[in-house]
Amino acid sequence: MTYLCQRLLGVVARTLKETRVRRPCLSTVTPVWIRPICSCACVDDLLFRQLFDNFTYTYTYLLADNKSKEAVIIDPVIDLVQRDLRIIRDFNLELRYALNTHVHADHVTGSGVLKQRIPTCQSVISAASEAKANVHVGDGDILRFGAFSLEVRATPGHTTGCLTFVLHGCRLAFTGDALLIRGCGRTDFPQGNAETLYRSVHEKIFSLPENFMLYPGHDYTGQTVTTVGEEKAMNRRLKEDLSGFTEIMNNLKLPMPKEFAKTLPVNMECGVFDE
Ligand SMILES: N[C@@H](CCC(=O)N[C@@H](CSS)C(=O)NCC(=O)O)C(=O)O
Ligand SMILES: [Fe+2]
Repeated sequence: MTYLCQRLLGVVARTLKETRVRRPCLSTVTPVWIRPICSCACVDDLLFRQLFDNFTYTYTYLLADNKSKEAVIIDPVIDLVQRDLRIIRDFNLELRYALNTHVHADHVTGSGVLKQRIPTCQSVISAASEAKANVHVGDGDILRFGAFSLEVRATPGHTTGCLTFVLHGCRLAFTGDALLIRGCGRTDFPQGNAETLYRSVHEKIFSLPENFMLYPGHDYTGQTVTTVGEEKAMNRRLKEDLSGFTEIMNNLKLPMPKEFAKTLPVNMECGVFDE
């Protein structure tokens, strides 16, 4: 009898233990890969700077190959070109491309002025945007700087020509306004489309491995970076199904960017009217 009781207690204890282990903890979220950017050789050679515009909450990214000194800049802001030029000069970089994730509606791109100031620099935007630039790219294209390659992914929905740039070896992606941290670009501009954006994010960004670091075009809440896993688990808009997402996006009721009417036409001309 004692033996049977002990066996029974053992089974109950084991079951409780297993239940405790298996039961999901409410405060647990999908684990975030916190090791620094990458374990491949390239990380030592990558110079990476995240720069911020306090006025429009825009992130600009400078990426360079430390060995060859070739560099690209993503989403430069015209008012901060002097800052960017100083950093480029300080590191003795050769700027190859000034990339635009899209035709911005809230600030003027610095890519037109940068290419005027730096002869090696070519401005880049998507062909789908129909905006002026030296180089027009589309889904699947590759942009090289030194030993590094950025894959171009078309992620329309916020605008028709929105792009995401992926630096595979270093597990980084630059999402522009397609995906913001715990949010996404608005879809109420003339070229916006909630369904298109939903498919873009799920097919072109959430299809990356969960440990990819995602760097957005803006942040209005003081956050700097996220991951694919984090956004899949915690992005309240994009965790919804398509109809839930569309419902949210159609009811954001955001005020139009202050400079909307002025910025769009000049950004269609690469940020400078007198090219
Ligand atoms: N209040 C700002 C404009 C904020 C805004 O509309 N941001 C855009 C990205 S810049 S085109 C956006 O898509 N926001 C989405 C969101 O959920 O915030 C201003 O006055 O400039
Ligand atoms: Fe935008």
